[in-house]
Amino acid sequence: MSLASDFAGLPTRAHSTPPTRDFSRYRIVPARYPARTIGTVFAVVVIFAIANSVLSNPRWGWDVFAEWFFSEPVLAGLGRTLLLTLFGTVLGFLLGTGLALARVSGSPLLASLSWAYVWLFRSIPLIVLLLILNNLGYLYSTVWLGIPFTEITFASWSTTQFITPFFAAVLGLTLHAGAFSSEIVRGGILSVDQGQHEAAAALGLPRRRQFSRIVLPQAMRTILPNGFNEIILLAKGTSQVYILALPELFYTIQIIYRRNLEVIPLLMVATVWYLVILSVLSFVQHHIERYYSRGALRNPPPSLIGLALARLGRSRDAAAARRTEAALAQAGSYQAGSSAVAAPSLASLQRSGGEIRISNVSKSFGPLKVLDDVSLVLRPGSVTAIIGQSGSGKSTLLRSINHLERVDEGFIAIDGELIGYRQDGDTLYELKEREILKRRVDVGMVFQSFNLFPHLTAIENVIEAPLSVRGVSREQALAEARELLARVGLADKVDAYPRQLSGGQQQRVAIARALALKPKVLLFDEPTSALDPELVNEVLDVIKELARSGTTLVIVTHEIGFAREVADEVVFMEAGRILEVGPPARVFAEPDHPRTREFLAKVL
Ligand SMILES: Nc1ncnc2c1ncn2[C@@H]1O[C@H](COP(=O)(O)OP(=O)(O)OP(=O)(O)O)[C@@H](O)[C@H]1O
Repeated sequence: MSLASDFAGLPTRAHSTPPTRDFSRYRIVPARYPARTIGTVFAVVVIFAIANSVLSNPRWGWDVFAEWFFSEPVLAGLGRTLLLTLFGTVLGFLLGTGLALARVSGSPLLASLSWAYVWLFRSIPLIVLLLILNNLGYLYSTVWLGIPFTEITFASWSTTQFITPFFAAVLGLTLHAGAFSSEIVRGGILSVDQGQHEAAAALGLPRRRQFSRIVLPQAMRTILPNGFNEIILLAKGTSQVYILALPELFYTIQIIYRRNLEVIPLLMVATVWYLVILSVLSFVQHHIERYYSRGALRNPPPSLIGLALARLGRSRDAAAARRTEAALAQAGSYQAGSSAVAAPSLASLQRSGGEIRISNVSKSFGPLKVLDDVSLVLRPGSVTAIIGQSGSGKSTLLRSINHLERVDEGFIAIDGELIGYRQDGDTLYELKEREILKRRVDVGMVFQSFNLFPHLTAIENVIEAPLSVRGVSREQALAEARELLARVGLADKVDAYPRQLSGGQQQRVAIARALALKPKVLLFDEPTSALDPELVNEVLDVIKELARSGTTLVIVTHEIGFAREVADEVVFMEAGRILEVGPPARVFAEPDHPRTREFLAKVL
């Protein structure tokens, strides 16, 4: 029997067990960040000092500022600045994308041409480039359209008439932005995982579709921050076209202050307009980045509006603490005597050796309640298999155990230490991220998709955490890692990179990596579902060996045969609830719950 004796005699529905202890006396204190508070106070003082100095000094000339801010010439100059930024951005990025594609193309000549372009135009200062373009008439008196190396000409113009200051400005900004954006786009393309290129190719997608539909949208996450930096530089760089006597914002301002000698107020007019442009660009950037982060993150960041609303209310941390407090208080309202079966209590959490206690845990994603009042006790050294339909909340429960998912209500404890809290008497202090990371060391996790670090070899993957988290010496870490890799049958693959390993081998490296921290608890999230049947056994054999090692194992799995063989206890989940808990011999042979029977009938 692997569940604690608290649960003895509880055949099913372990989640609905009422606690017998009064938890309502526990007070939850949200995590405090003194450095953050000091930083905020410092920022307020700085902002106040600047505002005070700017508003109280009459020499800033705010009346002159107000007179000119919306004046016609300034707005006309602003319009030209915006137009130049727009043309420079669109044309520059089109040119840059073409250059980046040429650079990664299979043609060495095209790639060299692209490299040479970038080398040349990144070297020339924008102001010099603008002057060269403005004087192009000296080099070529006419511009013509025709077939090169023949006498055929369709049209021709005088260069000085053709290249107006505005045209020279657009051309200069485009050529300049093209060189920089080419490198930004190339960096984005290189950041996309090789597997994605291969998957797109394997599906037989045409090259253009592979790029536009698969590679570029993923590359955008890398391109956007740098790309917007470039656009912002370009917007400010338009001020350099004053050299062409083109009355954009800055040149217009210069003309005005040379006449009225109100230099500072007019420079402030330009500064505030540039600030407005940059603020709008930052806002747009945030939204485009959010759009392209779809699917990249399990929990995408909230929108600016959502963030502002959250800030208006209490912080997320405080809100979560409040919810848990409410859960504890609610749990406390179930008084002793309501049931003969005791659920986990805070007092009884003071045990050791990898015991996991889950009490009244609930978790929602938006309106979807993924975990619904789940309670469970797993004794130290036990092996528990969590089974159930896809989407029943198995992975979420597993991820909650090492705090990768934060629960909305209830609590989880490992060896008496609450996940996410430190207990001091009747007070629960919410842990900071740093402390949560420290506690995670005791809980290893093996992911469905391995999640090995692709740029590190197998042994480097394994030694990373012992070196930086446990602080062991490099020699010791290497020796232990070699031993672990040998234990999972990979003695000959220590120096291989993850991509040079088969799926089963990668998963075994992932297991060795998790074991390297000597965790008390090891969580497996469908460790074999990404593997082909032959490789499945490789990994299952390693887990079977681990099951005898005394580490508490929790395995979310669809491998019913494996669960039957290796698990001490099987937990069946459905729609975020635990419907049945028991030894595999009983659950698989005579399930109590009709839904378990129905599920097993389909999978066995
Ligand atoms: N970050 C998230 N945002 C929104 N919904 C989520 C998120 N993570 C999980 N879900 C939803 O929660 C439910 C439970 O997901 P979970 O991954 O825990 O299921 P599971 O039982 O492990 O399924 P499977 O066996 O298919 O892996 C699913 O409906 C899923 O769509």
